[in-house]
Amino acid sequence: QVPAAIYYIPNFITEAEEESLIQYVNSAPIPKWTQLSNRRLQNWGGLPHPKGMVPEKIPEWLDSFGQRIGQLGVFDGQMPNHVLVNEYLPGQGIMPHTDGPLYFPTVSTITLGSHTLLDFYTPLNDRSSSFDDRHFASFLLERRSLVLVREEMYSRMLHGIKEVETDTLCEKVLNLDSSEHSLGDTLARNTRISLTIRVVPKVLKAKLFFGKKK
Ligand SMILES: O=C(O)CCC(=O)C(=O)O
Ligand SMILES: [Fe+2]
Repeated sequence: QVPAAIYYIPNFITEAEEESLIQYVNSAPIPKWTQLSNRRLQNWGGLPHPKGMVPEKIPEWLDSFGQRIGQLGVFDGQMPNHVLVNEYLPGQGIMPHTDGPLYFPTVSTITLGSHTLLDFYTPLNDRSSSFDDRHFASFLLERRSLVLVREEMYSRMLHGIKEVETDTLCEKVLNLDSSEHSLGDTLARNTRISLTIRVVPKVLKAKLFFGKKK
């Protein structure tokens, strides 16, 4: 029902894996978090840059999930080298945007702790400028699920998460059949952590280590 392509896989990870991932995310040192106005985030793997990313090692607790997804072949055989961890409290979200050209045009996202609705918008055109008019589809991301956003849905359409505390499932939510919920349900949000796992194709040499190795 939408342009290519969205894949939604419920229960991609187990409850034990979810719990362990949440604990690792929450035990990162405070300076690892960047506080934005409506979410906070951890950046792993290096800072993507037009001239190339200086790669940094992704810790094993996180990288193992990236490897699992990469081995499915979703990045054309490449292994992911970048993860953004986002944390949203109920009422927080992210403005409609595209992820831009620094990434391979597939993003994979594991959802922890709470569901959310990921909303999609057509690009700005002459007929309409309001986000309400441009909102053409949503996907219910349940905890422990994996979602892949690729091709036109990645490159041309915008995605965002509304800043609300509850979600009522309407006709725009296109994956209710593969979820545990039904049309008309109202779901209260909890704290959600998303792992957005990507490939940054342009990479520079790893950071050199100066000084004595212990
Ligand atoms: O939290 C999410 O699922 C979406 C995050 C997102 O769009 C981004 O980090 O670019
Ligand atoms: Fe995004």
